[in-house]
Amino acid sequence: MDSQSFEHLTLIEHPVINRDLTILRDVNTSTDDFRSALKRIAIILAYHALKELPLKEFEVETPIEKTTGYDIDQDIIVVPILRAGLGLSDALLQFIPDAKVGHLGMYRDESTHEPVDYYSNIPDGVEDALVLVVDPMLATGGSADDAISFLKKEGAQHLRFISLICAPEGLERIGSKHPDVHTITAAIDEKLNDDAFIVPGLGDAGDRYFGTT
Ligand SMILES: O=P(O)(O)OC[C@H]1O[C@H](OP(=O)(O)OP(=O)(O)O)[C@H](O)[C@@H]1O
Ligand SMILES: O=c1cc[nH]c(=O)[nH]1
Ligand SMILES: [Mg+2]
Repeated sequence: MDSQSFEHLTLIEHPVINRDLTILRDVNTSTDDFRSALKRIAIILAYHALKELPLKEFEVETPIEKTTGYDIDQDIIVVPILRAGLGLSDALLQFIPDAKVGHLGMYRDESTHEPVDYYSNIPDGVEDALVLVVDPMLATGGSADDAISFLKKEGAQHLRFISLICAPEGLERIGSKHPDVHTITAAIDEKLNDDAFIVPGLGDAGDRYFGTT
């Protein structure tokens, strides 16, 4: 198992993902186990999201001789959509410790299901950086669409969206409104229910990650 690539989408497949998604979906999983499982999947998603980064060469001296060394030749800005996005962003920072981090705070209105923005703090340099927008849940796609549109208005030109579970409705929305933004995900679920929750999904990712209700 590895991954399947479609036009705007990469679906990552890995036995650890299957096992950990089951832990995340299980309504009886504790907050502690939920966090651990999400962190493990986040590492696999981060590995794939960073696979094609450009490198620059330089000379490095080992204790034996000079040889060619490499550094990542791309500024990176990680943008978690608060709150649940914070469950994915640390994994990216473990691989790219010098990445800048922007924050976008938004919650879905319970009756309209539309995102409500409450915070934004985006670092300088968004125009040239690879901007990795992270949020575990893509349901209607309203939050991701808002976040991506906002970042484009700020000047972002190279964006990727990293998610844990996507609904077909959200993928359709992001694929048609932002065809330049590639999505990396661990699961494509069946549909949305009448409350715009992903089915089968895992419930409210933010609440389960932070132990709120
Ligand atoms: O695709 P959408 O229909 O917009 O739904 C997805 C959004 O809903 C969740 O956030 P939520 O509003 O629950 O906020 P939280 O992370 O603070 O719990 C999730 O983390 C996404 O941001
Ligand atoms: O299923 C869903 C939909 C939106 N937000 C979540 O956290 N879960
Ligand atoms: Mg939530």
